Amino acid sequence: MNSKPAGFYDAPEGVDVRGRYDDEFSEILTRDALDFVARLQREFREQIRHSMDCRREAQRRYDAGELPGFDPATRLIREGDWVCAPVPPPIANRMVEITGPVERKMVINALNSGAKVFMADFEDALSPSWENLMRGHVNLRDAVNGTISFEDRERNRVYKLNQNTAKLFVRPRGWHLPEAHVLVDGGPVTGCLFDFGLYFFHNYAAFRSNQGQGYGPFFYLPKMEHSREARIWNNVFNRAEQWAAIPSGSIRATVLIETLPAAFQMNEILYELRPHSAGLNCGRWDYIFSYVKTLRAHPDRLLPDRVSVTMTQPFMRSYSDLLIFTCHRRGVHAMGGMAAQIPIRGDADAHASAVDAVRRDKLREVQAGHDGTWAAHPGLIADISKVFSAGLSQRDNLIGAVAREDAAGIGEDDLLERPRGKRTMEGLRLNTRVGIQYMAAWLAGAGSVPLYNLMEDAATAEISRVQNWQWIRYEAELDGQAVKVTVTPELFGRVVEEEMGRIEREVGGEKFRGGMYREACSVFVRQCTSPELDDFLTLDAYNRIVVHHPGAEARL
Ligand SMILES: CC(=O)SCCNC(=O)CCNC(=O)[C@H](O)C(C)(C)COP(=O)(O)OP(=O)(O)OC[C@H]1O[C@@H](n2cnc3c(N)ncnc32)[C@H](O)[C@@H]1OP(=O)(O)O
Ligand SMILES: O=CC(=O)O
Ligand SMILES: [Mg+2]
Repeated sequence: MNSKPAGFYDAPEGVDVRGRYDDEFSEILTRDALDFVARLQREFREQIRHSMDCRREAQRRYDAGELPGFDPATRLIREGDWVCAPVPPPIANRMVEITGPVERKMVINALNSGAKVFMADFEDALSPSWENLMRGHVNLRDAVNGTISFEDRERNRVYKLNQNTAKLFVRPRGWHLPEAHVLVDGGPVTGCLFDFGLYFFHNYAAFRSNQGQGYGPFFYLPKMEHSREARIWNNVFNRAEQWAAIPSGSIRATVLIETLPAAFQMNEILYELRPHSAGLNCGRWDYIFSYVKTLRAHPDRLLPDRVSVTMTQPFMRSYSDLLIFTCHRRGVHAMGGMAAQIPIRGDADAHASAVDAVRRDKLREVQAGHDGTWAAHPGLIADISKVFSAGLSQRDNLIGAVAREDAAGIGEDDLLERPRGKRTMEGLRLNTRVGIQYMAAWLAGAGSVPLYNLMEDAATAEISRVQNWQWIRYEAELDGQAVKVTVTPELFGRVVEEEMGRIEREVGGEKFRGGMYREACSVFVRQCTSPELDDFLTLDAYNRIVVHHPGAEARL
């Protein structure tokens, strides 16, 4: 019997839902689903807390001058001959994967895009407001059930799923992000356990029969720094499989190697997840961010302009080559990353050169031995598929075909090699312009946006933020100036003022005044100039999008 009063969620003992009530959301936030999430939270919260403490401890060592490296204690894992569980047939071919936020129309477009996989994102591409998260869960449930549709009244267009759709992977948030709208025993539930738990609870059965051919569901796991974090995920998966009474190893997950410490832990991460692994992915944008963050106390490691930190920088190439070698040795996919270019309307030449840049990036990836790659936009799928299917030449993947033994010797120095390039005033300006506009979009509810013809999301914006912080902190000298110019708080202050003026001119006065630009500017400037580098742009900003109902104190 349901005894909940109208307009309130039916929460089990110890669970307090503070997000806005909505009848549709209550189909997701059922008592049983909340109970499942709460069980995960209670079982794993201490391990998560310990892992976050270990991250801070490792960072203290890097701040004291140490560099990340391979762990001598796990040498036997790196040298051993083990492999991961065999690749499930439905995801043998992952040549092109589209990614995007869990927004209704985009979910349909992504599933219909012709990509092999759609990674539905609760992380970099989503601003995790209550509304976005809960609508995202409704959308994914309808997508897995095959009933999702969307009506665009203005354009008189109805969106429905095609006969053949991409396989769905879901990326929950990173371990560091809390979900402040749901408390378990008085504390916020861990964001990723909330995302994973609700999605798994509602979709595992339908997914396995509609999409997974008896396997699944499938996940992407972001922003890990150590194999102990992968071990927690493996245990979460075991627990979920036991609860659902599905075979062990049903759930599969691809881990993004997108932090500098994790690059030294690829084997260990795969080892921990070996019954559940679906390989690794080069999360290049967060990786660049993490390079700066991890080495924030090392003034000899200043990044050049963001635009010149590409995959052809030796440290980035080494990381991708080592990932391919490691994955193929362990029998799993080595996925490539995201080129930031997107189709450009109204300028044929610029469009052609953007598509060409994507093609070159993908050609480099498949020639290096990546089994598949990411696309940011449906308009790029055909071009990317062409490059990858030529590179795979009739095979589903390159796992057994390309060993990359030549990468076996990639060492600590290779992974840490200093990026080369110029630091310019335009780099500082662009970081500032992009960082503020991205933050304004995020605060207003959009986690991925086109800016200056590139895709921007939380990971790319992080680079802008930490690079500014690093240049200010160490008074970086700018190249190409007639007189010596160093980046000081005063110079940055002037740049912010001028770039805010430019943003206002570019977006127009009305949009500027109606938008979140000033608030975004204050968040961004504080973070770029604070004496201690904030761990994540989105952690502090999250407090600004938490809305408790009815009327409770919103800050964490
Ligand atoms: C660093 C990382 O983590 S990368 C992974 C996380 N980041 C992402 O996933 C970003 C994914 N990409 C996007 O969000 C979008 O492509 C953006 C925001 C960059 C650009 O989006 P838009 O401005 O809407 O592009 P545009 O106007 O060209 O879109 C044309 C159509 O394609 C759709 N579309 C664009 N990108 C996507 C996508 N990734 N998935 C599904 N549909 C998409 C639009 O919804 C639109 O559909 P419609 O014609 O039916 O209305
Ligand atoms: O998540 C992907 C990245 O590049 O960051
Ligand atoms: Mg990322």
